[in-house]
Amino acid sequence: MRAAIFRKFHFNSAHRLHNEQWSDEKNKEVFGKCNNPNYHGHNYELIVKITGEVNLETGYVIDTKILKDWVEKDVIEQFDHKNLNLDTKAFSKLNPTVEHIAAVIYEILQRRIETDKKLTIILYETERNYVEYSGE
Ligand SMILES: Nc1nc2c(c(=O)[nH]1)N=C([C@H](O)[C@H](O)COP(=O)(O)OP(=O)(O)OP(=O)(O)O)CN2
Ligand SMILES: [Zn+2]
Repeated sequence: MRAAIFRKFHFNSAHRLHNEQWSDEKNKEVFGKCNNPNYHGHNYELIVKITGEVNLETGYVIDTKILKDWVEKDVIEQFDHKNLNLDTKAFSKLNPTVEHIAAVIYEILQRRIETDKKLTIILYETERNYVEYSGE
């Protein structure tokens, strides 16, 4: 039997969308208010989805307690209450769009997940803007 198990997390971060290769005018035109030089914040809602076989003995795809500890240690501690552009290595050169943040989180967690399981990251930047990323 296969199943997908989901666990939700939450972090708050500041960011600025900006492409260093472009002029200030072009950045303002493309990214609008998200290019504000003084940054702005979001309440990110992170959903980690793991798909795989349900273990016959435990009834688990993965123990959510173990998953929670990994995500809190490797992701939440790194990003919560941080300025993504200024405080994190991951986004010192990479534009912190919700697509890129999801991909970075995927790469961090993928190292922990056994190869017979599939990891999917769903990340809400606002109540209406969200992304899904599965490493493809
Ligand atoms: N493809 C993407 N588009 C946008 C991203 C992104 O990461 N990927 N990010 C932004 C801004 O950072 C921000 O998320 C947008 O905020 P806002 O437009 O205020 O979003 P709302 O859902 O609150 O907008 P409403 O107009 O109130 O519905 C922009 N685009
Ligand atoms: Zn934003």
